[in-house]
Amino acid sequence: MTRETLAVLGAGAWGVALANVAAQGRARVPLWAHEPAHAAALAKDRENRKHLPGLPIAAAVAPTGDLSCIRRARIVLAVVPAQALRSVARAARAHLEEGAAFVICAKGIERDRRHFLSEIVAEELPQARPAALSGPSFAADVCKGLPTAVTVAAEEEALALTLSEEISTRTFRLYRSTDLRGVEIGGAAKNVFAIAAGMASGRGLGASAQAALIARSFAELTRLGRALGARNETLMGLSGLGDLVLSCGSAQSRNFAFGQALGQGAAVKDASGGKLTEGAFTARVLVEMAQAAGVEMPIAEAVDAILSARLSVDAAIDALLMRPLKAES
Ligand SMILES: NC(=O)c1ccc[n+]([C@@H]2O[C@H](COP(=O)([O-])OP(=O)(O)OC[C@H]3O[C@@H](n4cnc5c(N)ncnc54)[C@H](O)[C@@H]3O)[C@@H](O)[C@H]2O)c1
Ligand SMILES: O=P(O)(O)OC[C@H](O)CO
Repeated sequence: MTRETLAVLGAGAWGVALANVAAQGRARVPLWAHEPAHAAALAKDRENRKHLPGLPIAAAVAPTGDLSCIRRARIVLAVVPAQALRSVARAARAHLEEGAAFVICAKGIERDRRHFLSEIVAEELPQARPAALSGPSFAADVCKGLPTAVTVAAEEEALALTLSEEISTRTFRLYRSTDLRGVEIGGAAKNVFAIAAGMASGRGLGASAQAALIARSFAELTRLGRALGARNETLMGLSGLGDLVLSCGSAQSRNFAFGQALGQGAAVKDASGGKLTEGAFTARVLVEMAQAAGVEMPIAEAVDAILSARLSVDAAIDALLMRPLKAES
């Protein structure tokens, strides 16, 4: 079977992992990096030394600094940080083919304009068919060929089906959905809750508290998701509960590790160690969206308050423990 032409925008850990997946069954997969020097280093080293040391880039992957590499692609995977998506989509507009699938693989919400990433695509790339790929998946696991399952969502059912067939491999399995908004909400929110789980771990609150935090985070995610039109099966699925469990339970998650460092006393400005922590960009906008929808999200609010220096980690824990007792919901 000949696979559809595919290109990847963004050459960090996740971009490289997805390009490697897409290279299975394709002769050439362009991989765009926004810094030409980074593209040149990837082409020379055949690995992303900073983000995925020791994990090779597949032979069919062609790193480039030229955005016109997407010209003939019927599928474009957008794997840049969430806050960079608008500028990259705007620059891609002149090159993207009419009717090409534009698959959002970042997890976040646009902070300045309070837009979901699919709304950015609709505004900046009117010729695109938008989709999102999200779920429990660490780039290094995917590069090692370890089994992974994620969701691919598009409002057009036929597109979701095509993408699941075009991107899946034996070890990277895509389940399809038409609940694009539900998938986006899960991916964005889990990063904020992973920071909270990391803080609890860093503060040494114990395994019982960790489990309680995940369950109550899921309650918050479900409340917000339902208010914004997400479906129950999406929130319960790979991109919701699945990714929440992964990211709240492993220091391999950069968001969890960031929270852990905060819990151990690191300053907000130092805690990420220079790594991308999408939850730090999402916390405020998530809380604003929840407030606008009349949804209570005390854990997300606590994370936002800590990151904005309005509360210390200990004061936030006290505030959560002092909340009035209520029925479980
Ligand atoms: N790493 C994972 O395991 C993983 C898994 C699933 C989803 N994601 C999501 O994928 C997205 C990218 O994460 P990552 O892990 O590849 O991050 P990363 O830090 O490894 O790489 C980010 C890349 O984006 C590039 N970049 C930075 N600013 C840019 C800009 N303005 N325009 C274009 N490119 C820019 C950087 O040069 C870097 O190559 C995030 O939203 C993340 O949540 C990551
Ligand atoms: O390292 P994180 O916290 O960005 O998480 C990576 C993936 O989103 C996990 O599914």
